[in-house]
Amino acid sequence: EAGYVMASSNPPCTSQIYCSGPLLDTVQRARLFNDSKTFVDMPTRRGQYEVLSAFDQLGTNATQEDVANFVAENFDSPDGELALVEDLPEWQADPPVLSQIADPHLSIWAKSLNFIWTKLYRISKPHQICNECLSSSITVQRGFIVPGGRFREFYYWDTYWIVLGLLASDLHQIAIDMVENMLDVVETFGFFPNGGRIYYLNRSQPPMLTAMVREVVAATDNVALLRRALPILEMEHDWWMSNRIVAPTFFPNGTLVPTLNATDPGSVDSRFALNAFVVAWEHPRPESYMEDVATTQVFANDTLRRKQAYRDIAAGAESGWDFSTRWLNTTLPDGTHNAAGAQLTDIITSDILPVDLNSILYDMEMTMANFHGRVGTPAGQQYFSHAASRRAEAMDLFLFDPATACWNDARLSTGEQNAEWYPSNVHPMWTGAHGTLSAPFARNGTLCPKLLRDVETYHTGLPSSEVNNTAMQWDFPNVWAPIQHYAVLGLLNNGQRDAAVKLAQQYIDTAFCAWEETGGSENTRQTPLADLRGDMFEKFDARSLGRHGFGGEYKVQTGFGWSNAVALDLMRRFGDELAAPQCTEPGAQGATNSARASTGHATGSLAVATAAVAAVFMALAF
Ligand SMILES: OC[C@H]1O[C@H](O[C@H]2O[C@H](CO)[C@@H](O)[C@H](O)[C@H]2O)[C@H](O)[C@@H](O)[C@@H]1O
Repeated sequence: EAGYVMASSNPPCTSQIYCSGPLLDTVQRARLFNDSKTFVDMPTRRGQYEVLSAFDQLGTNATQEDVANFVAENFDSPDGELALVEDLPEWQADPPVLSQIADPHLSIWAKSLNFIWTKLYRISKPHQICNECLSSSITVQRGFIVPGGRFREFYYWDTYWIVLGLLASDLHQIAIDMVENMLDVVETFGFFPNGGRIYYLNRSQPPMLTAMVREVVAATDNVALLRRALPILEMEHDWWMSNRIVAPTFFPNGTLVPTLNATDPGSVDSRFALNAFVVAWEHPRPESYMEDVATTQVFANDTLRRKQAYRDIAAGAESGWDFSTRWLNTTLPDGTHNAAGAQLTDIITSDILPVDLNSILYDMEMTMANFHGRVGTPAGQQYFSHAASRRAEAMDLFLFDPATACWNDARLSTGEQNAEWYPSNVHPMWTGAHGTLSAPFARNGTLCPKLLRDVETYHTGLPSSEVNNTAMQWDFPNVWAPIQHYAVLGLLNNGQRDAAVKLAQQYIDTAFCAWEETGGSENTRQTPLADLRGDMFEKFDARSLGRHGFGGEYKVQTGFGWSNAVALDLMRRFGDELAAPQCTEPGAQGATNSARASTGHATGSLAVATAAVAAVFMALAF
């Protein structure tokens, strides 16, 4: 890829080391590290121009060993600029939430999850080796929680769930600090990037900052924070409305969407405008450089297609669902669909109108209307409340399917809705984004029945899709904590409390058993905190109790910010109803709500669990 000539791309940053250019290209192509992200997280050991001059001296025929020596001489290990600080403000070994958890085994587990915050807390620190040294880290003034493992920096949408987890642990100050940091970042850049690295500065992630402010203000009554936040949140809203706004060409029935001016196909009627993940970047992602080079190899002789693939890959990363068949063109030449047969080279993210993004923006608009009401600015209140209603109507027009009583992503260019089922479709049940078409279903509690079906089918949490064997981490069988959480809240909002608690229990079952199987069971109330063991995974497997997920561009990570947070928040909400599962006795696999005191669990081995899931799945297929 002689692709470091920028042309129409919007580079994440101007760094010739971390964002684009021959140095990055040469080092990443030398494949010195298993994970492309390692190099771009390494601070320099010298000033920028010394590093660039040393690189120039390598010449054009440098061997892999030459490049390795260059990196060793000029770069420090990743993490060099982030300090791990174990004495967190307000942290207590036994936060009040523990006493809200009826089951003693769950309570010990919650104590151990609360301890994990001390391992994930970071502060930015000045360069250690020289004043002119550089790093890709975005510096913030206050402490923050990272997801863990290779994710050494803060992440945008992860932080929403992390904030809920911190509030569950009574770590109010860190939750406030993280929100204040994020407001600073939006003030500086005009939007919030994917994560805390300069190489993420040309894309965002699902915009949850307004919801974070709402949760933190509700828990702390910090009205000053709300007042500070409001104009900054408006800045972020403007960014989404000017940089990520799209207008579908067709309605789902194939009729043309009218434009404002019939003779100008580009004149968008704002009634039909919605948002999509779209990134102007026609080069490999710096942190997944060789993965992207490999993906686009098939387009070696098709520059336009290759550039579009890079854009759609970056847009897929912006969605937070990187990657999934949600973002692929699954249409076969004969017009039929085959999601399982599609590959990452079929990526078309910018042609997809996503349910979750629009539902989150609806929530942002409703929340900002509410904030304006609180601070006494009725014009703002009216503006955002109108924006939210308009969006809900447009979502109904393009994304709601009365036949299945649920929303689906749709293709912008054809209007066609995605026939595959993804739990992201239930997002409006959580945020309440109903227009006139969907409202009757909401009133009679029959929205998105496939969600209930999945709660009955899978016993260890909802998988991200039904599409198997894609090796993409946001497809079957991976179970992600944020999906479980918003589905639980969506069920609650839709009057389905029993199913909500059941799903919460399923997530607790699998996360608890994973922890127990990785040494957590040895923890007791007497275990010194520093000796606590047991892992929390980034994702799980819908086919097997306590098994971690897999696939994607990197090894499964532990830590893990949002997984801890969702467990803690669910225990806070349903602490007297949840029970610790039986993980090790035969019969525990796949069992739902398999409390230790109870007997007669449903299934045994992984094979049995998998077969059972597959059978129910076939029987219930809509
Ligand atoms: O390096 C590959 C990708 O890694 C991140 O995505 C995944 O981890 C994030 C942190 O937990 C999470 O927010 C995201 O949903 C995951 O898919 C990163 O966000 C991507 O931009 C990056 O390309």
